[in-house]
Amino acid sequence: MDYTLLNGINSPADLRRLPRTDLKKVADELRAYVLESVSKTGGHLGSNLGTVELTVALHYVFNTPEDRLVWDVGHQTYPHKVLTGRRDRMGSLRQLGGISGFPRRDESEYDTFGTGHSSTSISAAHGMAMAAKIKGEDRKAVAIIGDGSMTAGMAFEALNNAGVAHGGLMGDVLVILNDNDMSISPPVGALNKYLARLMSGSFYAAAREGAKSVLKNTPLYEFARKFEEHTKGMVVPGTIFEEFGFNYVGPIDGHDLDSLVPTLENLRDKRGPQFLHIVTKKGAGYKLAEADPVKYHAASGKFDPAVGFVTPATKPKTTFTQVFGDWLCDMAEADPRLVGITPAMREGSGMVEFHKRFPQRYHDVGIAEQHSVTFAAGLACEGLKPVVAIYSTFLQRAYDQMVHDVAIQNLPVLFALDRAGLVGADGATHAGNYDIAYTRCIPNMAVLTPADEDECRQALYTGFLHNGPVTVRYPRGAGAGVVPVKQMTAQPWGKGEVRRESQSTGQRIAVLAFGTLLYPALEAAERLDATVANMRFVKPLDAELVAELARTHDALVTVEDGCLMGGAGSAVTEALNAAGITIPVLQLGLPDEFVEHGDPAKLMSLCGLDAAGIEASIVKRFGAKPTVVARSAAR
Ligand SMILES: Cc1ncc(C[n+]2csc(CCOP(=O)(O)OP(=O)(O)O)c2C)c(N)n1
Ligand SMILES: CC(=O)[C@@H](O)[C@H](O)COP(=O)(O)O
Ligand SMILES: [Mg+2]
Repeated sequence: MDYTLLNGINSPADLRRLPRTDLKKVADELRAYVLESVSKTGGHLGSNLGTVELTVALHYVFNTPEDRLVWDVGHQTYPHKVLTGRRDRMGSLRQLGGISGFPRRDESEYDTFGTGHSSTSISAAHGMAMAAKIKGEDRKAVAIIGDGSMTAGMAFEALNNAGVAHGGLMGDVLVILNDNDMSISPPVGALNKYLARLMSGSFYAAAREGAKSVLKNTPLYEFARKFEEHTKGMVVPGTIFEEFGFNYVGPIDGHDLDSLVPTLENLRDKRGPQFLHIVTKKGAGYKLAEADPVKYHAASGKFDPAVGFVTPATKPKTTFTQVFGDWLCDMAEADPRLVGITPAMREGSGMVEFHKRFPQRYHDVGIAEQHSVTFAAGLACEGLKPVVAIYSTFLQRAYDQMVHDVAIQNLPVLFALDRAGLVGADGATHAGNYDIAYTRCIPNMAVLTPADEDECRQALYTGFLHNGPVTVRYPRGAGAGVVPVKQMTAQPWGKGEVRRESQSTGQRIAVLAFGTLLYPALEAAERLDATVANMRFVKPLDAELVAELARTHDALVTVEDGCLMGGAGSAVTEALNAAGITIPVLQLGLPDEFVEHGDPAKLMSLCGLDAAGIEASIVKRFGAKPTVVARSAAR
């Protein structure tokens, strides 16, 4: 594919200088470029291919960046990034120092709002629209939100607010619903059925057919007028969006520039809240992705577009996600009370098999994390045992529900937190850095940090047996490769274990490891001849073990793949203080800053949380051969 037109577009202004009749070729080149680029770097695919025409039309019609575009989730913004001066940087996508996979205000003025978590775009765009009104600036704010992202309550909170005037001021916000009838998994919920009815109605079919007949070969100057007449004549079904105060237009074909451009031009010039419903195909233009939009939601790495995603020749290591999925099925087999819940992350959370085998106990509630937690609380009130499978970062959205609906009532809800710690390519918006700190401070909540795949299985079982709220956290990807034992055994509640005893006759250091950092800690300890404890629980913490280690060592070190502030290390120092024990404690964990996207191992090394980093920190704090420190009388 030649990129003749694309290579001449270094900003939307360049695009807007092209004749309207060139836009189709721009879109074709853009689609080919995005596919070629993602095939080299990996990253999100289906959503990007599905928004090529929309992106071209938006930057052609609106005066970006003065007119604001807010992309919901932002995983569909690679075409936007190519058209806004980052074409030649796409090779660095999601790599350390490279461009982000999501819009970032600090990356480009065209990225008007940082996204990554879904369903925030309407709120942000409404804010921008109202700001323009308050400041007397004439600009549009456009939110582009997918049908999956529309299932989150926050989207409707925003519609409810944006659809009415405030102090006589009405924001000029345009919401574009990009309806491809897909989330990551097939879509769920009543809204999806409602949108399907809108699309199946006679209006959309007639609009599509009519547009082709009325508008083909229409001279440009008559174009918009005829299209307006054509669609105005249609009986558009009353929609929920109009009930929220929006002028609803659509559904229209989101791949047809002959529909998109004049419609956007019309809507650009209208005042007040506007709502455009477009219909697209996830993966459009790439047959393999069109045929399997779930599989082609994202590419984990390089692939040959001619062949598509292939199963690697060597069997990849078992991931924590797979360990969870296997455990969930085994536990469901053993206990009919188990109900599995996911907020729209069936594949990512490893629940495909569970869905197949236990369809009546499987609930994908859509992108509705808050609802997923309180739904689980309701189930637990009735004696069932809900397991909420959720990414650490996405659980942040349901914090009040964890406290108010689950913990205060001390309900037996098990939170299986995947993607705990740094996640790598998705960067700061998706990092699960805070869950130890934000869960351990909740009364009644237990927090388990398994060190490897077998411990993960056993910790899930241990947590499931507990009659109260429990969080079990584990990282993205594979661990130390400890094959899970089929037999499920309850771990001693609140107890850790010593994995390595220092033989040093001089300075004795004890490293208290939480989670998968046990293994780099063991590696560092070999070189330092330090003791290593696998703590297993942040809460209840094994305070006896902490005190014993303090009594028999001269310094303690805590390591965790979570934020330092309020993390497991803080729990250890709190326990020492409570016991009146004074001993030097070095706490190692994630820093008080957002860690950018990149290779996870590299990022952990940069944070000093690989074996070399742990060793270096210990040597730096306590010396090469640490000298004996003053022992406190209280031991
Ligand atoms: C709060 C939150 N929950 C879950 C996700 C994970 N996620 C990313 S994209 C996506 C599906 C979005 O569907 P849709 O908005 O229709 O966009 P499409 O992928 O179809 O283009 C989900 C669930 C997220 N980014 N944010
Ligand atoms: C855009 C989004 O939020 C999801 O697609 C997310 O990127 C999935 O993350 P994993 O690749 O870790 O499942
Ligand atoms: Mg969708």
